[in-house]
Amino acid sequence: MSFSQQVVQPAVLEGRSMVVLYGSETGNAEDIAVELGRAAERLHFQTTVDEMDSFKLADVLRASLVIFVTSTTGQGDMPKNTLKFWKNLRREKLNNTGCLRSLRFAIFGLGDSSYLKFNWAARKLQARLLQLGAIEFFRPGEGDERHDNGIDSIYLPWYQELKTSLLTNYPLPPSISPIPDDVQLPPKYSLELLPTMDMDMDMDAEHGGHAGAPAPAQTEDELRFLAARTKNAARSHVDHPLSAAEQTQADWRRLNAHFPADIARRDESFEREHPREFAALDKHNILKDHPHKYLLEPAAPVLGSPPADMLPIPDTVVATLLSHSHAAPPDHWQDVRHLTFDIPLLDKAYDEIAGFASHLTLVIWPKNYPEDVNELILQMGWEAEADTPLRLKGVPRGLYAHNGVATLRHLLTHNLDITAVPKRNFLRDLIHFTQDERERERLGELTLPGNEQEFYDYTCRPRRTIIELLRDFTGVKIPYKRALDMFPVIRGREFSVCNGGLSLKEAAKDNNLRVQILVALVEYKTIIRKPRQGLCSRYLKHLSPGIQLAVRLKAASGTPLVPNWAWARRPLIAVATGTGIAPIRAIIQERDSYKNTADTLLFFGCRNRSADFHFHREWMEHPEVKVYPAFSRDRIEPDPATTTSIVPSSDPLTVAVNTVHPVQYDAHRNYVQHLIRKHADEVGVLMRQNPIVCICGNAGRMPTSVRSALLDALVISKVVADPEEAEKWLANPFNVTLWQETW
Ligand SMILES: Cc1cc2nc3c(=O)[nH]c(=O)nc-3n(C[C@H](O)[C@H](O)[C@H](O)COP(=O)(O)O)c2cc1C
Repeated sequence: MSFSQQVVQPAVLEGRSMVVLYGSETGNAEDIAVELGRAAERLHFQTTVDEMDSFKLADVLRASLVIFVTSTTGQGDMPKNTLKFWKNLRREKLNNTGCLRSLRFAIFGLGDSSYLKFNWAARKLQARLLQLGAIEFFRPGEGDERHDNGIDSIYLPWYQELKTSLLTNYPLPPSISPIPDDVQLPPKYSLELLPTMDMDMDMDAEHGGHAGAPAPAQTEDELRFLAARTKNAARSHVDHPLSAAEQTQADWRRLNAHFPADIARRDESFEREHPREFAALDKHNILKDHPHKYLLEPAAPVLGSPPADMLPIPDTVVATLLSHSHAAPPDHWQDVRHLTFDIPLLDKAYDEIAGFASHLTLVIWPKNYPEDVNELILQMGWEAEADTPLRLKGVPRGLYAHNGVATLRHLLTHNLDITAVPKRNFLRDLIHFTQDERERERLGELTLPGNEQEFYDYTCRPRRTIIELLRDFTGVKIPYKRALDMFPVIRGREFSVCNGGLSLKEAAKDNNLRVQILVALVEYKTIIRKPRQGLCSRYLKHLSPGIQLAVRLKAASGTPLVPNWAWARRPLIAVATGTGIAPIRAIIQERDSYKNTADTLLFFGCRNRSADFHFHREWMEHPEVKVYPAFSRDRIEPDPATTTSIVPSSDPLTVAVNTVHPVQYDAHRNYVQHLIRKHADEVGVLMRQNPIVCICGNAGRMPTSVRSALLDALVISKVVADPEEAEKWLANPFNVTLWQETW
């Protein structure tokens, strides 16, 4: 066994335990928590990594050290999977008790400095822990998505320093040293091949597939019983044992269905030269008895679209895709799709959801394409195990399988994100699975502290996927049993619902919601010649009307803009770019269902009037909505002269509407921030009426530019005297409700 294949268990040392608790909406904080957990294990801490809500306060106190990792969501809000824990922590009766005196903690926050409440979740959590007597054993860190290398710019130095500090302040006994990075830790999850087994039972669940709570895992006894029963059942079903020739034919047929690319290579001469290779494909004897009986997905084509069967994901409902259309012309730089679903809801859920109608989120779980899955199976040499049922013993959070049984192919298709951009940990772990010295060296270089730039240039910048990376490192053979440890889980992708009000209730059946989403497919070119495509984009792109998906419909995270008549009577200043118009359209439609709705000023930024001015025809149906579109790639119309002094009206709104201010365009491009300044007086009129201000769309520089334009507008329109006052004015929730959703 070579050095790198060694597996070393962390030592069990009295009083040396670490809990890493995360709060995460889309998985960034979770990834960091997992990395911190591994680092702690290498320092021989008994380590647990989990989401905050799965821990009780009392349990947290049992650990010697606790690290909190949390992102901020909504408008300075805690992520959903921390709310229970946070509520407990904020109980009034804990005040002045010093109940967390024994807690030693560190905290790392993930945020985006373009939001007004940067890293507020981590700051609030830290403040409360300190207030209750907890002691920080290491300085807090605040990652910022806006930095050049994103969160890593702050996180990586923090992580290195933390490890040094842990070793210094919590030294190991002299006989024990940290587990080096080039030695493997034991796997967290295990996959066990099941003996020949009657998969009919599981297939029923698989294909009848309807969403709901996952079935409880079976006990060892149940498993043994199941294995014995199915073995007998399997024998009894073979009415006519096949001859050797027939058997070979049957094997070929099955293999052809599952490994067409492989079969093409394995011609007769190959078989003659490598007789054992072929047998190895069936080494678990699954095919012998009754081949088709044991296929988990007998009807699923290996090439083509991902199979339609659904995972048992909690809190999902079965949505039917009603329509799928293009929302931009074919020659536009971006492929934008408009999808409409019919979603049945139970009475209670319908009422709850309808109450959040203006900012709902639809969560969709994408799947991998069979051809990619097949490529990976062949590359890793998993042909023998790929279609054999496996018992999953312990699974990563967010992985759903029927009855805790699945084949490797099924996991790779439905659960494991093999086209994700690989994380540093993935590359680091690969070192253990290649015997090629040059590959080991290269992987080592890419993951060396200080070589971050090289790592980004190889992975993030070109958006290289895991599969592509493995094509570069052909010597890598990951043992199939490590699949759950190695590959990230496919997470549900969230989309802002783009309709609201009556339009949600257009479905033919009672208690069905008609939900629409507007999706810009993530497709771009990088230095890798093949155009890049996000997993979900690729999945959604080929969905045809009629298909059913397990989806979750939920209120967008964070402080909601609770729709009611009072909300509808406050003016709305909405600023959206691209598909950021989705939640704004939902809000406008929702407001329309109230009487005497106040005015809306919509600043919408896109490239061309003729290509991506989404929903422009609809705005005419809303007389209270005034739209100022900014087309960044169309010719800028000459500005009329500044007219303030010659408007013959004393009505402030009329004066404001007729007043335009000269604009300094950047590089002759017209953006929303220019229009806000140009129409500053109109903005000012609404600003004086306690408006709701929504900023939605691309993260990048847009939110900061828009905010600074709003500050200018406050000064230009004389709502405040100077920029400093404007800052304070805009941050005061009594003046304005600020709501941002940028990504
Ligand atoms: C809808 C939304 C709202 C956000 N609100 C804030 C915020 O108020 N303050 C902040 O600092 N960051 C905010 N962020 C940035 C996230 O904290 C950041 O992207 C983080 O990396 C997400 O980590 P997660 O995947 O673990 O949730 C927001 C991001 C999104 C998508």
